Amino acid sequence: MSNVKRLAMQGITKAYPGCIANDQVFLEIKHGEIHALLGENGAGKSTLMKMLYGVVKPDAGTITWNGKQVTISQPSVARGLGIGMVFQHFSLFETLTVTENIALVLGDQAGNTKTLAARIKKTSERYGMPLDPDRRISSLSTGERQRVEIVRCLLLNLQLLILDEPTSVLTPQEVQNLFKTLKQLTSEGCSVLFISHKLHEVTELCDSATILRAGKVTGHCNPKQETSESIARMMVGDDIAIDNDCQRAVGGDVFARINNLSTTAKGQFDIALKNINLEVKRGEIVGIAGIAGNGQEELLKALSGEDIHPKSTAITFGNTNQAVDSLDPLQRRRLGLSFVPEDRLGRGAVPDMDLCDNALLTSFDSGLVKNGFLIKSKIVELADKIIKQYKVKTPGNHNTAASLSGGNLQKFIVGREIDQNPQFLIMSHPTWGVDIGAQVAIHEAILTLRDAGCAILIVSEDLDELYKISDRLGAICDGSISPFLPPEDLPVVKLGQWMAGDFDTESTQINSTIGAAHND
Ligand SMILES: Nc1ncnc2c1ncn2[C@@H]1O[C@H](COP(=O)(O)OP(=O)(O)OP(=O)(O)O)[C@@H](O)[C@H]1O
Repeated sequence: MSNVKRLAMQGITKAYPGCIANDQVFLEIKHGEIHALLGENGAGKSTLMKMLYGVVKPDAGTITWNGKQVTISQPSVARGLGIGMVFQHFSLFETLTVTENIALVLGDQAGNTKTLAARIKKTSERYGMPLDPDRRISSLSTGERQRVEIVRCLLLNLQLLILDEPTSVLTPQEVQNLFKTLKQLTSEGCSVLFISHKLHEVTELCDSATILRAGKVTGHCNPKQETSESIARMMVGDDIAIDNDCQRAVGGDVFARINNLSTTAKGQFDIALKNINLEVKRGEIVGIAGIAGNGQEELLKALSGEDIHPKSTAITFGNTNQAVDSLDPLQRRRLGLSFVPEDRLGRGAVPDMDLCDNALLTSFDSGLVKNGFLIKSKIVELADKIIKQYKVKTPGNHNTAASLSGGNLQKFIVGREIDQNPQFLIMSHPTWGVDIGAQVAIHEAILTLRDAGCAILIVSEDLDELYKISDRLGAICDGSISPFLPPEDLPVVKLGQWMAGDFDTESTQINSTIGAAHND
């Protein structure tokens, strides 16, 4: 690996009202290295990347690219320099093909469609990420969609690839494929900037790391000479717990029952649920694994009341087995339901509303309204309580949801829902984008709620998390649901088969030691 600097960011500063997101940041990346950018939620990682990619303008500081000072005023300038970025949320048009999507971003550089399709095919195969240029995005898995984003960057004479939390949407197999591609890229001289909260991936993959804390660089390290724990300590300091002891529970009475729930797909991209049977007991956590787009959204909508099925009695809550299919979300909340959706900006929170109003959104039944009037002091008290308890980094409760970093908003939404002391808590990706310290705090809160008798259903693509906190674990694939087993009795290979739709009936005879080994 060459020692010549590809990128040097020096004295980079960016302030927002009430906070300095980046304070005199220094970041240096060499040719052909995989460099990790690490830090707690709100440390300033995304802000720094947005400045490098020309989305946000720095207040001060310089960027030197291959030895020359540059001004990156917009993403097209970054792309012109050979800088590509894959965001956490893909920006692809579902109804267009792979080629059409890539052509839209490349603009004049795309050439004619036939030549571009041939380039896509050749490049994707060369980097072990085969893509059919004529496939519509709607028919691709999440992993394949990520390939489209990466291949789009590769077509640009790429010199630096920025990946923001790239593995949170991938299966274990896809993660390994991605790592192979990244190693191939760096062996050819391309540099990679890797943002992740999954520290075992950082120690496996990255050659160097820069650690940010509260907008400032607090250290550098060689992750291969560190452990996940030592890096976590550099990120969060000594005072915060970075692991919890998750005891399994067996649960008591059933709170939520789903009996033979089947639905029809409403739109071209929806999945029909097929004969789903599932029970969630009070005092247990049921985990559902699955690759995005396999019916998770439809199942959660059917349970939360976003989709109402007036004629059905497939879903019941509580001791009296009250059918809830025809009830709206508020009526279901009044029966004890709390819900953390996957989409935090939009469905979990209203971006332009402040944190007080966002706290009120789902909690107004908990004594915050009297005779039709809002009790402002109680709303402020609730918002401040959530901010304090879940260590949400924000200048104050008057700040909008949109101004919070991704992980901090997630903490706020999770805190708001747990605070309602629900009888049935449904969470989609509870710790998505959340740093290690906050993950532990959220898991602790979930376990406390479970031990107090709450029935909890978690849908996630993060297998580590599901193995850690579920009492029973299964998978969803193409609208059908697998059997459920305690994580210790479910080898990860078997769960992977279930995620691919290969359910069997002998699941209870699986050698439990393999499942336990996964957790070691
Ligand atoms: N547009 C904005 N307006 C106001 N404040 C902002 C804005 N964008 C970011 N911030 C603030 O800047 C700080 C850094 O945010 P940033 O998104 O860079 O953090 P991060 O390290 O990427 O966090 P995460 O791991 O949660 O994604 C946070 O305190 C955030 O609230």
